Amino acid sequence: GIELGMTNGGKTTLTNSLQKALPNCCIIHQDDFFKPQNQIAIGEDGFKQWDVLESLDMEAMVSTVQAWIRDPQKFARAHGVSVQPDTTDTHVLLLEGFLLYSYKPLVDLYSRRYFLTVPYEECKRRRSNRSYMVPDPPGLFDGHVWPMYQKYKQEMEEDGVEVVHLDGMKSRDELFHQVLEDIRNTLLNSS
Ligand SMILES: Nc1ncnc2c1ncn2[C@@H]1O[C@H](COP(=O)(O)OP(=O)(O)O)[C@@H](O)[C@H]1O
Ligand SMILES: NC(=O)c1ccc[n+]([C@@H]2O[C@H](COP(=O)(O)O)[C@@H](O)[C@H]2O)c1
Ligand SMILES: [Mg+2]
Repeated sequence: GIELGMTNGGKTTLTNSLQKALPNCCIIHQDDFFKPQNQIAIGEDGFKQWDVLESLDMEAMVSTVQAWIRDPQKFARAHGVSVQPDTTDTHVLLLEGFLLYSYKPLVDLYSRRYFLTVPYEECKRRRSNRSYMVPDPPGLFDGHVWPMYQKYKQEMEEDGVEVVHLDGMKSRDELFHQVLEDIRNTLLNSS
């Protein structure tokens, strides 16, 4: 199991390209576990509090991870990942999300943890070009998204969660080759 970092760092882009290059590789996206909009708390700042753990159904995410651990082959087939007959012993799970390392039940399951970051200006620029299912209201980035990111990053550091830092300003291609190489080495060392 693996993965990774901040909003708009390039997590989804990177994991999608890694999946194509790794054997029997499944991805679980944390974004798929957001609670419905009517269950998202509204803060004193007036913003819907999307960027906190309470807005995600993390129990459901853990159950999904456990289903993969129990039977990776079955999980892969159920999720449309074709299982290659000659490599059935190697299975890779990528976990991809912006709040993964703050949730204790998940942290220790990873064999490798990456943290993809870009500077504030770049993050804000990329975010402004995104269209989320629920669009960002004006001021959300500076009022909620960035402060929550800083808070969780600080907690992660205080908890001593060890991560491999990745520079999200590198090209897509460079990141892809760097992490692919690192995962392949991790797989070799664990087999
Ligand atoms: N290495 C990169 N360099 C420049 N832009 C990137 C890079 N990786 C992703 N992007 C762009 O940044 C935006 C956010 O990427 P995405 O993978 O969705 O990030 P995340 O899932 O971390 O929020 C997208 O528009 C994507 O095309
Ligand atoms: N997928 C959704 O239902 C939804 C809704 C509102 C905000 N978001 C945003 O998604 C972000 C996380 O996704 P990325 O890491 O891909 O940017 C969070 O910063 C959150 O504000 C997602
Ligand atoms: Mg994403």
